[in-house]
Amino acid sequence: MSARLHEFKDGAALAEGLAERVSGALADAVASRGRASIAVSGGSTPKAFFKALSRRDIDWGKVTITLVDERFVPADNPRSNHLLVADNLLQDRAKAANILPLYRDAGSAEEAAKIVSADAEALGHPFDVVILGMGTDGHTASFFPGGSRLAEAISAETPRGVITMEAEGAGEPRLTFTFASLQDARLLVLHIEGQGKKDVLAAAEADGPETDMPIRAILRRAATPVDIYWAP
Ligand SMILES: O=C1O[C@H](COP(=O)(O)O)[C@@H](O)[C@H](O)[C@H]1O
Repeated sequence: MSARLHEFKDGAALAEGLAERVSGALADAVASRGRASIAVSGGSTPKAFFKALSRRDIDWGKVTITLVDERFVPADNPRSNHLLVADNLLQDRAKAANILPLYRDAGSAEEAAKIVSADAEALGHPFDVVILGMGTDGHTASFFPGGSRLAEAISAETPRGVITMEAEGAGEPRLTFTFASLQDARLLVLHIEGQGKKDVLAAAEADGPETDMPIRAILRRAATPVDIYWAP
């Protein structure tokens, strides 16, 4: 599936451009279906975009925000993706949004995954918006090279929902939405910044196994063409 590249002069311009696009998609979803859903990534890249999006004037009370993936850590842990979203996106006008957390105090990551998968059904599908990031190892969501359940996570046969993942270099056990849940979002964005990530993207666009660079599963097989947002 072909991807479209949107280039910006810097991260600030990208944050505003992406916030404009995403807020438009969320507003359209609310106008057509009365509600909207968005799954966002964690990591270091999305902070400025989250702040820009939080200021947009849309009907946030009808929007549910969830995470593409999460570490199995409580929301007050500095490594929590939920904490990043709470501090940067659930602010300003977006304070009125609903949040569906992936972490649950459920005794195990497996148990948390079952609970979240059931809760996520209530959002309906597909997601209106999915914002993916990408690590320099070619991972996206928690689809890590060498991940304990990578084949299952990126298989088109694996149902929608959240599964667990462990991988060297991932730190804590992870929770991640499956490929099936993410690939058909009405708006599917890959947000990357810096020349290093652009080089990784070029490598991912070349031939090679998806298991070496799991972002390939999205670039090659997503039902929705990927919009790539990049700034130096
Ligand atoms: O582990 C993760 O990393 C990726 C990329 O993060 P970045 O710091 O390089 O922007 C992120 O997309 C994913 O959600 C996160 O859990």
